Amino acid sequence: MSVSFEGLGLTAELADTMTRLTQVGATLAHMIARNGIEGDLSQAAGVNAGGDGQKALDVIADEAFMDALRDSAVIHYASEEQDDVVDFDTGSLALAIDPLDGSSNIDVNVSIGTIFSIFPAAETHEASFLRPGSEQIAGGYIIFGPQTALVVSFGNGVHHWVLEPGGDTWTRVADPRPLPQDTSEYAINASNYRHWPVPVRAFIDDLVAGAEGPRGRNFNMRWIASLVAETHRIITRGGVFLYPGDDRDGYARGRLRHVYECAPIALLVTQLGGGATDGADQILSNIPNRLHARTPFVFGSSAKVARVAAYYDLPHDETHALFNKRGLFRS
Ligand SMILES: O=P(O)(O)OC[C@H]1O[C@](O)(COP(=O)(O)O)[C@@H](O)[C@@H]1O
Ligand SMILES: [Mg+2]
Ligand SMILES: [Mg+2]
Repeated sequence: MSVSFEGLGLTAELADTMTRLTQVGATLAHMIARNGIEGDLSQAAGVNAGGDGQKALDVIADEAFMDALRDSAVIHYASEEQDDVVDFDTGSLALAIDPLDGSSNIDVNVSIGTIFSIFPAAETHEASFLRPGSEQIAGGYIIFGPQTALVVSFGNGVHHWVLEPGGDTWTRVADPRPLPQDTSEYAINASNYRHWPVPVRAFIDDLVAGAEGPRGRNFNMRWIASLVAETHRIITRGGVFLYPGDDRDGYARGRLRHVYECAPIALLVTQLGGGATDGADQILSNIPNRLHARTPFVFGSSAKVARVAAYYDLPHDETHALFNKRGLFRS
């Protein structure tokens, strides 16, 4: 196994924790590549803390990360797949993880990932995790796709490693470039259109109207249903992602979890000069009220994220008026 974090100013504890994450990442990458040859990683396996159905790989990944971190510098381990924080014996770090993101894509051979967030540990579970994401000392993801890659920020830029196919060597490649300020590509699950709040509908209507609409140009849409894959695309070529709250049962605050999904992605994107909000407020400044709290999430190219906030800022009757008077937000 080889990976190097040299030159990035990491403490020995953080470098060791990152090394363990990459070890599990390599193991999972090989397992995922063999899906179907030995067993079915997408088999139903139970229900997690958030009420989501778990797949076999959700549980395997959670157990693999937990085992690998048990005797590490991590003392508090919080996972999407566990109701409560798990305490290890000693350590100075608190780690929150979405062990397997994009579970609905396991069986269809589309990119999935692992998202992680690391804080200095505090006295209590609440103090370790219910805090602003700006206090993260590391946040990032491993993507399992045509390439397995690690993308992480330690608070000073964003760095990128690629796993040798079939091996366990991670090679550092060029850091991602700053996000383009504007973009012509957006990502949202449009099947929920009728459930969205008015500002989101107005924003998307204007994009869909394309060259004939108020924006006077065409936009492209992507929806992979893997937050990690969506983030990797946006980090690579720009774009804006929205998972707003909506009026379906249980979706008032959207679908994505603040602590182990949105905060680490927000760290990456803002380090690259992009924006990350809940529609209005900065994700990195918001404080979640519980470990599995959801949050509406808008991130990506800064001009687009600001534009979404501008739609939210309008008084309700004016947003409605936008449906008739599109000139207001012409770019
Ligand atoms: O199926 P939907 O509603 O489009 O939601 C897709 C979103 O849900 C997620 O799959 C949630 O993550 P998990 O797979 O870790 O539960 C995101 O990766 C993705 O952005
Ligand atoms: Mg997820
Ligand atoms: Mg998950």
